[in-house]
Amino acid sequence: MHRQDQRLSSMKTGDEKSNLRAQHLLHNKRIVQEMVEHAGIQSLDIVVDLGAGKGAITWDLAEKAGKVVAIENDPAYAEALRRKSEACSNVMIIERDIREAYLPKEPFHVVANIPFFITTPILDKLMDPPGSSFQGAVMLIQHGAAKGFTARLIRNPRLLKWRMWFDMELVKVVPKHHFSPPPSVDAAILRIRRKKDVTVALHHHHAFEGLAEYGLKYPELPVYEALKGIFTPTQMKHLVKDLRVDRHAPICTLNELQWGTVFQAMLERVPAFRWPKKLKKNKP
Ligand SMILES: C[S@@+](CC[C@H](N)C(=O)[O-])C[C@H]1O[C@@H](n2cnc3c(N)ncnc32)[C@H](O)[C@@H]1O
Repeated sequence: MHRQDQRLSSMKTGDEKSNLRAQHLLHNKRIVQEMVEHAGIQSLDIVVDLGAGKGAITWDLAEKAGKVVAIENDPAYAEALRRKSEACSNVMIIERDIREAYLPKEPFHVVANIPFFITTPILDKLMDPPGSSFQGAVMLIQHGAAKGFTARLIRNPRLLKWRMWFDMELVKVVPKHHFSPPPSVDAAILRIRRKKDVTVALHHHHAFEGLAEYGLKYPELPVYEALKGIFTPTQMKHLVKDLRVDRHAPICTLNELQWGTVFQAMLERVPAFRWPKKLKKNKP
């Protein structure tokens, strides 16, 4: 398995034996303020704090946003948050597992220091399907994961799917000593923003997922080899020209714009019965 894939899948399982809830509380006020600033929260915005802990981020958000939804599954933390929220009419506490919690139906943002071990399920919940009301996020995640999500080469179909509709940017590294207790690795601020211009329409997301899974099954394969089951040799010739790539270039070197071109070519030139189908439920 390639490192990017390992990173994505290892986050599903979690391995923090001594701190099962990943309670690494942020104790640097400046970083909280920076995160809120990066998120550009306005007075009418709905913001969700995923894994609110003792509220290190929650109360700063409450000062800026129209409404804050704080999700936390530790009963003691949730109780303390509830008590404090009695004085804050715009804060709602939800004591629940993030993975099972309902997210707002209205457009919302996320600002959070999330439990690292469920990073992939959280990102999937926010960005899949891409047409949900999620607008963007500023979140602390493991530095290694942030590097993987923002890497130039895209080897993982799930990551490709997220990045077709959302820009992901590593804003800065946050060393582990800013948390207590410190996690085993440094963190980073990851900013996610819904793309203004998309190359694949939202309603095509299932068809795109089929293409992404098929095309990236062997990410190091040359473009022509990886896609030859979809396009005829003539179609492939045109496609490689449109993509402006060497047909021998590994498919993982295609960027989001080029994947948009591949998808468009499939839509226009390939009969639907030949489109690759989504193989498996791609949920964590
Ligand atoms: C990294 S801490 C961040 C706490 C706080 N936001 C801060 O920055 O200080 C992650 C928080 O998520 C909570 N948590 C862990 N797993 C969770 C889950 N599955 N659902 C909801 N909360 C969870 C932990 O109890 C912890 O409070």
